[in-house]
Amino acid sequence: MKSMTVVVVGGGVVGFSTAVCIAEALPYCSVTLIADRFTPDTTSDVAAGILICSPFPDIPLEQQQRWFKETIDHLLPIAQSEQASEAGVFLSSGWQIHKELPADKVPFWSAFVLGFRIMTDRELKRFPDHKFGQAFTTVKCECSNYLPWMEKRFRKAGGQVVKQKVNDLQELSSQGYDVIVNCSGLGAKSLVGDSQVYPVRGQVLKVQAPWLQHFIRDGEGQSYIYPGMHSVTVGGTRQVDDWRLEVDPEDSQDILERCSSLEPSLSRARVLGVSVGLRPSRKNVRVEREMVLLGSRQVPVVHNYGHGGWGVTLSWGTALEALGLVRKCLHEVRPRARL
Ligand SMILES: Cc1cc2nc3c(=O)[nH]c(=O)nc-3n(C[C@H](O)[C@H](O)[C@H](O)COP(=O)(O)OP(=O)(O)OC[C@H]3O[C@@H](n4cnc5c(N)ncnc54)[C@H](O)[C@@H]3O)c2cc1C
Ligand SMILES: O=C([O-])CC(=O)C(=O)O
Repeated sequence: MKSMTVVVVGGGVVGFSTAVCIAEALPYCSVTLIADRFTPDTTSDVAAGILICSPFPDIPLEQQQRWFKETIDHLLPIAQSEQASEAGVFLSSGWQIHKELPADKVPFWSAFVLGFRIMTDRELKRFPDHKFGQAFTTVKCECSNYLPWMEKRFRKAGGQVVKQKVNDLQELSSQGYDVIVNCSGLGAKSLVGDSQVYPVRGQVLKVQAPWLQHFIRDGEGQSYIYPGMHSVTVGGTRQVDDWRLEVDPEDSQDILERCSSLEPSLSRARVLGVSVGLRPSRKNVRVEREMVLLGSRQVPVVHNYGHGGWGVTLSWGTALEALGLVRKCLHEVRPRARL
């Protein structure tokens, strides 16, 4: 008998990771995931899905290191298992190159990727405009495969999935859920009235270039080339407060020029498609709980949104953090429950 009920709003990589974490760890809970968009129509589907990130300014670095480590430690065994291709998770090796010496020659996540090292002068020769580089192997998690795989895993753990827009948290409170978990990404702007969330538009192309085996990421990710399972993702753009979801042909042209200057053979690659996503950006990702008065009830709400360009990278780590907060809420709602 499931004695408690949790609802997770959000069908992207953050929502499914959080829902799976809760459903698998708390078998006494009935977990429902509600979203108005699912794969292939989420921002997560547009992500290249490479595990790399920059730090949020006001969150302790140790906590961000833990989120990165927990995510890569969760994905590495999947990448090395027979489930890898169904889940869309695999290892990816390559280079992050810089025209100027970066502030952090060794990024905060360097110990968690595999084989991190500074590039040699010999390796840098093929990038004559760049004077410094880092070589490593990380994980690439392609959400168009990963999300359906996670949904299966969620249903196997007893989870239920509902396609519906939530206009107000009050709607969920009146359905009697014990805890509400908000993984609505950019949707949090209207769902919980968070004016700190804003879009950072990203456009990427998928091209056919099976000869490319290594990723190349320029500087802080202005331009990148990520070989994937079926195609190579080339990008990108970072247009702040730009809500346009339609493809901009000038952006495509600019991306192809920038990426071809890093890898000249790309000018011969066939373009298979172009997509646009709006990163759910926020100065600091929000992973916290609060009590919200909904009608006559004080309802515990756990927030997990605002991952910007790093939602895949931090997905499992922040989901585990949210799980810890859900546990605390449930203890307060039903102190004697076996959790
Ligand atoms: C071009 C591009 C490249 C990227 N590359 C990478 C990368 O290589 N690595 C990386 O880590 N990240 C990358 N990102 C960032 C990544 O895509 C995001 O951080 C991540 O997808 C955020 O996941 P999410 O689940 O929070 O949001 P989303 O995927 O946007 O999901 C939000 C969900 O909430 C639902 N929702 C919202 N409001 C409501 C509501 N009111 N009612 C019901 N449902 C609601 C939506 O329907 C959706 O299901 C990239 C992004 C872009 C645009
Ligand atoms: O920066 C990258 O390499 C890819 C990414 O996360 C993004 O475009 O948001």
